[in-house]
Amino acid sequence: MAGTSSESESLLLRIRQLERERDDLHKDIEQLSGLEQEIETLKGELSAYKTENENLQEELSEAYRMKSQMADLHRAEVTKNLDAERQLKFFQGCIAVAFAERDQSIMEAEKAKEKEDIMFQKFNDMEKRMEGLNLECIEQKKLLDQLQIDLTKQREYNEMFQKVVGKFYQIRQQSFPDFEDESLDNKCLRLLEDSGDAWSYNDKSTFKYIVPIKPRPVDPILTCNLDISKFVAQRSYFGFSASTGTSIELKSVLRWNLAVEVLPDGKGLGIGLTVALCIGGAILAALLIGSFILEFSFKDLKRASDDFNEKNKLGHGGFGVVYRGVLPDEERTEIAVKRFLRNDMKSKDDFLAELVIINQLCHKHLVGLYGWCHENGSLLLVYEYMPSCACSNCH
Ligand SMILES: Nc1ncnc2c1ncn2[C@@H]1O[C@H](COP(=O)(O)OP(=O)(O)OP(=O)(O)O)[C@@H](O)[C@H]1O
Repeated sequence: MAGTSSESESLLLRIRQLERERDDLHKDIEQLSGLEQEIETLKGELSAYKTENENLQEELSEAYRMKSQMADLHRAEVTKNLDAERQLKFFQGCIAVAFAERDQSIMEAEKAKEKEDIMFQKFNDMEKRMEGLNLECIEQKKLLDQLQIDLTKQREYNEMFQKVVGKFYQIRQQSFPDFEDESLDNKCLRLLEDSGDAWSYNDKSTFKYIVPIKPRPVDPILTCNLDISKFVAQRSYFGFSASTGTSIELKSVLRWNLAVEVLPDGKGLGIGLTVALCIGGAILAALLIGSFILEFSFKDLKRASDDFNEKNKLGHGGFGVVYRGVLPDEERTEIAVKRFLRNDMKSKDDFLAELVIINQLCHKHLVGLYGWCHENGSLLLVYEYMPSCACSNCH
């Protein structure tokens, strides 16, 4: 009996052990089936992974292909970049040169602008000068025209003068057979050397023209105060006429005098107008008729020039000395007094020539003649004073 219980116990133990093993196996089987499922799942996953792997492989090879394409592109781009860089450097160089050239051009443009400004200024100056010269030209043209007119007049006077000289020379030839036909200059010289005394009633050639006259009486033979304003116009001309019937005679006016108290243009110098000639003949008198030059008294001219003071001396010409003076009129008119140095016949001729010629010429470039004086053996001409007169030919 004891043996049977131990065997049962060992069997029980064995059974229990087997049951435990069975349980363990069950567990293992459960675990196995779980593992199998897991394996199936893993297989599925694996095949999915494979597929995915294949896809990835494809993608990878695509990516490699793309990478190599990108590398190609990159290389091409790098090459391009290098070219571009070279070009950039080249262009940078060009730009630097262009900037330098631009700066140079700007500097040159500024210089050119300065030059242009200077040229413009010069051009303006030149234009102004041209305008001035044009005006001067016009003035000169006018002056020339006036001088042409004066010249024509002068020629006419010359012709007249030649005829007069010729006539006088012819008359004198009757008394002096040695008066041959000469040049005009020589004729003039001979006539000028011909003394005035030779022109007398006793002379063969001049007696026809000269009537012996008694010395001038101290008292006038006829004197009468006449107010001629009732008979003559404000502006009138004066002249002489004489008649001796049918015979022809040369009448010589030795002196005439005219006093006008009111000057027509209101230019009263406080001295009154007196024109008197005591040296020349009728021709000279006729040339002065109608002019408005004044006879000045020596006293007035002496006072005006401060007794011909050396400090008033303006200059010295061929005939005499010129002094500055001031007239005692309201405007304190400034004058230039030319005092003829010699008092011989030649000087008188010069005096009369200047008086007659200047009196006939009226031009803005010629200094105006105010009047004259012949007193105490002095011959004087009175001119308008020219403050800036430095030329020797202002008359
Ligand atoms: N009206 C004037 N106003 C200012 N100065 C004058 C005037 N007239 C003459 N003068 C001055 O006196 C100087 C002498 O003048 P004047 O007329 O006597 O001689 P000229 O003209 O030089 O020569 P010529 O005797 O041959 O006429 C001139 O050079 C000038 O300086």
